Amino acid sequence: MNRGLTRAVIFDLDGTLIDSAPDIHAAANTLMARHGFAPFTPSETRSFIGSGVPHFITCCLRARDRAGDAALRAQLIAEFIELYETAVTLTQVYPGVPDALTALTATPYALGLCTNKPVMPARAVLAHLGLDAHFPVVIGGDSLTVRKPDPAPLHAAVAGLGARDVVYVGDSEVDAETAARAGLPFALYTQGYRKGPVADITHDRAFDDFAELPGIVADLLS
Ligand SMILES: O=C(O)COP(=O)(O)O
Ligand SMILES: [Mg+2]
Repeated sequence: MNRGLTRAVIFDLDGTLIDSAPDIHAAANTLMARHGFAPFTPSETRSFIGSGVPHFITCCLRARDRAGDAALRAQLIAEFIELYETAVTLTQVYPGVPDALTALTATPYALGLCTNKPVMPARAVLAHLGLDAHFPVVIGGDSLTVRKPDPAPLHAAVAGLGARDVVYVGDSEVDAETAARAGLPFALYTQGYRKGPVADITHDRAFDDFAELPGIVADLLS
């Protein structure tokens, strides 16, 4: 257990540790078919990920000209969350992630998770992939009344770990803004679901291979 360490690394989940877009895509298209809407392409689905389930469903409905239907939106949010909890079989861990987590834990740093994915599906996919033991603290998109880019979930993850010197690691514009608003250094994983070029995203370090991460964290916390 990592509690008691003052140095920590906190991770985003979707597009950072795991390529979960195929499962999210399948769940979205199950939902679309159920309600008589045309399916989305994988890249359309990927472009909807990063700001949590309510935003994801808003994007789905906007793409089908039904964004104004509040009752349908509420219904789809509830149904999507239910589908989400078993949507784990198509998800893959990005290359080098297990070794990087093991190396960081051994350093030792405390590890935490701060994602906009709801906590139940986040925990389900972490357990399915055998990564759950690394993360004593998991803050999800439904843990607080606000979600990223509000800094409060990241502050909650830091407080949960009892850490003082922290790096946040994420893949998106939302994560960069969250880290900046929380006043924490940010390492950008470039192989996830960002919307624009790396140069347009504020970051302290960028990396495309998890083998680089332990060195980056050591630099940022030195
Ligand atoms: O659920 C989402 O939209 C994104 O999740 P993330 O914060 O782990 O990238
Ligand atoms: Mg992400």
